[in-house]
Amino acid sequence: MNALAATNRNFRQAARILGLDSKLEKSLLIPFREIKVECTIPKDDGTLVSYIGFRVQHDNSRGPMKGGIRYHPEVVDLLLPSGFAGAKMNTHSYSEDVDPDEVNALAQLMTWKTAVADIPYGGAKGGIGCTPKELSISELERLTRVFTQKIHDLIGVNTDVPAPDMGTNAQTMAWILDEYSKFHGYSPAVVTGKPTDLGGSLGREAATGRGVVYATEALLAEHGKSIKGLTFAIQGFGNVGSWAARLFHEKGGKVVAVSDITGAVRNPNGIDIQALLQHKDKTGKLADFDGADAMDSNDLLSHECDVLVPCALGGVLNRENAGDVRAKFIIEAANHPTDPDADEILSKMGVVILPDIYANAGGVTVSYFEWVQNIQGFMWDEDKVNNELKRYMTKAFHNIKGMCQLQDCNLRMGAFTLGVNRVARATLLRGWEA
Ligand SMILES: NC(=O)C1=CN([C@@H]2O[C@H](COP(=O)(O)OP(=O)(O)OC[C@H]3O[C@@H](n4cnc5c(N)ncnc54)[C@H](O)[C@@H]3O)[C@@H](O)[C@H]2O)C=CC1
Ligand SMILES: O=C(O)CCC(=O)C(=O)O
Repeated sequence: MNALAATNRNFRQAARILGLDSKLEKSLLIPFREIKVECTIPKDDGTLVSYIGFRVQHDNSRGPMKGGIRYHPEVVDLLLPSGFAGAKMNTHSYSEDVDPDEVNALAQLMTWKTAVADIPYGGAKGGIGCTPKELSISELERLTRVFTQKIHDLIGVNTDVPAPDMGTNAQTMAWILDEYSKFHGYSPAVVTGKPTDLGGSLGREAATGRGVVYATEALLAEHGKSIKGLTFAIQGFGNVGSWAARLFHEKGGKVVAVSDITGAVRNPNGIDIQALLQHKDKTGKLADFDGADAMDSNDLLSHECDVLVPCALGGVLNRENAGDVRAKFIIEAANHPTDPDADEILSKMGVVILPDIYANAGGVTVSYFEWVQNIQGFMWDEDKVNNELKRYMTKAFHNIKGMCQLQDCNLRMGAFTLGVNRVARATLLRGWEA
């Protein structure tokens, strides 16, 4: 099932549980605005190449829209609005084999996520269909600047505030900040996840992974367990996966398997994550690491472990492979890693799933702290950021559990009903229901 069908299904189930009026349900589902822009840049060899960029702004009833910018070849499949599938520009633009229904899923998830975290934002997501590893730094900079020129009048401190996601980082945010500021004056709060030298928050880089760990602690405590001594398998070793792995390891968890796009490694006695990070920094890959054996990355999701943590792409757990999962807990650090068919299979197997709109909300929560610091012109120290993050994650977990008890539902529906209810209330209070 594609990302949007899956997200809509979860939303509709939540709307049914909450008894939402059908007009309100429809209005909450339809995105506020979809932006598609063409970005043409000269490559380093002088040839011109065009890319397609998107920003989908889903909802702003609770505050400025918020969400990451993803640079990935499949971003187009995820964000392409219907009607654009026929217009193919060149090999770097998008595939014609696109399901228009994919549009908006990631932006919609941001709306429910910011509401679950109870931060005063709506939801948005964007990206460019490109393969960042195939571009030089100067090509990436040109591409980011052209993208910003095309969308600068539709984003803003109180309108829509981008942040990093797959394939982008603090440097990408610095370029957006600089380009946006040429049009609007110096505006550090227009993006979050930027370098600390430009007003980025201490702790933002680690925040999604750290939030994943706080969320896992809250869940395990409910089951009378703790991270220490449990085994973890982690898919993806980028920003989120590597920070989650590092912090699980620091707290006494045994990370027994890790994969990324380059391959996978395993060690039943636990991988030394600091050593693996150094190896990856030096060689650019996980393979040939002395402290672990190579394994087939296709086996990562079915690896023997207590806790499975998908930290890469969406839709990785589906009806074909869900039955092979051996973990007791799944922590959705990636966005929409589990499709509804897999959800059903896993729940029958007794696997407990901590849903993405809560589990990975640590990133956007610290983005909110960064935005607040920029607006106040006052920097917090890292302990304050991490303590506040823990407070927000723990409170959100208890709010979700409250909904689960009230509605007699699982954690995913607990999170969806919590988020959708908050957005619906704000929408009605603002008088937008008609
Ligand atoms: N960066 C952030 O603050 C947040 C990210 N997320 C989500 O977390 C996930 C990961 O994001 P980041 O870590 O920021 O991206 P990243 O670009 O830093 O890392 C992505 C990782 O996934 C790996 N990967 C890609 N394809 C793979 C495959 N087929 N099998 C195994 N590994 C594969 C890459 O090699 C890389 O290690 C995404 O779903 C993103 O939307 C969610 C909330 C916030
Ligand atoms: O930090 C942010 O604003 C957005 C993070 C994001 O894209 C996500 O939570 O999926």
